[in-house]
Amino acid sequence: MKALLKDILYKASLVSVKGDTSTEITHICFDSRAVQPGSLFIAVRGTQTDGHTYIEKAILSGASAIVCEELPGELKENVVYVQVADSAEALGYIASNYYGNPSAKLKLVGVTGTNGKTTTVTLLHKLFRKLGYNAGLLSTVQNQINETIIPSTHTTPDAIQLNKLLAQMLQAGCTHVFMEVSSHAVVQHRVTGITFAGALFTNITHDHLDFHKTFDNYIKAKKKFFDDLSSAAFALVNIDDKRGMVMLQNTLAKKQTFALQSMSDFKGKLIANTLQGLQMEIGGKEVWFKLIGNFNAYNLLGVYGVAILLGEDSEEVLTQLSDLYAAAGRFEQIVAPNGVTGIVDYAHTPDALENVLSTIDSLREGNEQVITIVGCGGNRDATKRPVMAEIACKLSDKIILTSDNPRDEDPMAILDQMMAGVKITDRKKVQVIADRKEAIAKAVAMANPKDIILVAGKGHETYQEIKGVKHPFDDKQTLKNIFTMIND
Ligand SMILES: CC(=O)N[C@H]1[C@@H](OP(=O)(O)OP(=O)(O)OC[C@H]2O[C@@H](n3ccc(=O)[nH]c3=O)[C@H](O)[C@@H]2O)O[C@H](CO)[C@@H](O)[C@@H]1O[C@H](C)C(=O)N[C@@H](C)C(=O)N[C@H](CCC(=O)O)C(=O)O
Ligand SMILES: Nc1ncnc2c1ncn2[C@@H]1O[C@H](COP(=O)(O)OP(=O)(O)OP(=O)(O)O)[C@@H](O)[C@H]1O
Ligand SMILES: N[C@H](CCC[C@H](N)C(=O)O)C(=O)O
Ligand SMILES: [Mg+2]
Repeated sequence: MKALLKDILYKASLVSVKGDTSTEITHICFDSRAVQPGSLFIAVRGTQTDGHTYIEKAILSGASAIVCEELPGELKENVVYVQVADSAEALGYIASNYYGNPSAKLKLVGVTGTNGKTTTVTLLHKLFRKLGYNAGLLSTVQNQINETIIPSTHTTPDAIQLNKLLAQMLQAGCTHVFMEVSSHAVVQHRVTGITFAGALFTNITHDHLDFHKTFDNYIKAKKKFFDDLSSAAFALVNIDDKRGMVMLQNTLAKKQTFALQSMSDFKGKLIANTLQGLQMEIGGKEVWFKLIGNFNAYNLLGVYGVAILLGEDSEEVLTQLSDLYAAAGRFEQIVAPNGVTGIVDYAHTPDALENVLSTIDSLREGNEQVITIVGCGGNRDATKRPVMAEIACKLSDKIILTSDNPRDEDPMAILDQMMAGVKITDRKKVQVIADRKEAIAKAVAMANPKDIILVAGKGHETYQEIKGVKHPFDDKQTLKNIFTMIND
């Protein structure tokens, strides 16, 4: 793709320019290792290193223009240098401009919040496909252009990937796109320059304090997403979460609310919650849905609100929505030949774990035991480790603490930090088995017919990341394999 440098700089806040911005650009990137002859290289300061240190390498690889916050000491001839106030922000605008601002030509809805983003966007995508639209999806589990699956590496892609995917969606005739907007994405300007038709806030609870440092910063990151919306957009928030109204404080967008417990524009009322699904009063009707757990009543209500705000017919929406299943790895149930139920769920935050375990507890029929297998990811928020172990103990009869994705950390050190949250009186019901497969096998061996085993934290993931290597690992498959070895 070709573009003139001056055209793609639109909206970036320029400090100085050295060279001719009529230069033609044939490629844009922010990783020096991806530079090609004719590239524009944007030098971004990261968490591990600083893109500015790779400017010379980018030029050696053929970059014809550089966007940076600080000009190098020595400037090369035939290279155009554009100094900007914030490279990551400039990258957002440049990426949008380079791909022809696809977001402005789509009905793009962004979903943010600690939990429920994947569930919400996946339901929205399935719903709009059923309503007959060409639609795109950008999620933690996968990206999709109609039914074509494109693997995803992040919850929210970087600005270049994001605009490239949106442009492909537009080309494929998509009219609607549903995407997750992570707090990292907001802070790192991955969505700067993107035009949203609407935004939805699910909730905010403890997570990612490694990155944001304080809960207040984490709230501010989510709020910025709403502050940046235009007056043509809608902002739909869950006001049963006390931060819901905070999101609306400074937005220009049309303010809309949903809730199960408070007065709101979209009000739902949970009537029944079973292992087969939930019943809710919604849009003036009593409807059964196939999703399980109180928290999914919020997700369904949010989806319903978005669909109505996008102009869809209430009855048609509820009919189609009642037929949909959850996203992969979210409360997926597998029953063993001896009647033990296994549940695989992506709960990797204290709030999610508490919600899932409370749901399981409320669905218990007799004195079945709940056996929880849980770990915490390495290179991620360490403060949630003892809290998650404490919650697992509070709401389970037996607990096996194991590894999630240890990444670069020592699995035993993570487990020690989790153990710090286990009360002395709970110690006897906790075992530590670092090997996840062994942990699952042990839980199955301990379970009696009708007991429930929750395997939490990795949901849809098909790998276990250990020291930079992703080893194949699938909780659901592992559980199934072990179940088939049981004689009933
Ligand atoms: C903490 C974080 O968000 N990191 C993301 C960030 O990387 P970074 O800031 O560490 O980058 P860096 O390695 O310091 O490099 C700085 C710059 O130098 C450049 N560079 C580097 C080396 C080189 O040889 N040449 C070169 O040009 C890099 O391309 C980069 O532009 O920017 C990278 C490019 O976009 C991302 O891939 C990377 O995601 C990492 C892999 C990651 O794990 N991110 C997670 C935490 C994340 O983003 N998660 C959220 C979801 C969270 C949730 O809600 O659950 C997500 O949206 O996925
Ligand atoms: N609305 C909700 N409120 C609280 N917990 C929820 C909600 N929806 C889902 N959960 C729990 O959180 C887990 C993750 O759900 P989901 O994948 O939809 O969230 P997410 O926001 O996309 O997460 P991530 O930030 O990792 O992308 C689920 O497996 C479930 O345990
Ligand atoms: N989007 C989240 C996913 C966490 C999933 C969990 N299995 C882990 O690896 O910690 C993150 O990157 O923090
Ligand atoms: Mg997600």
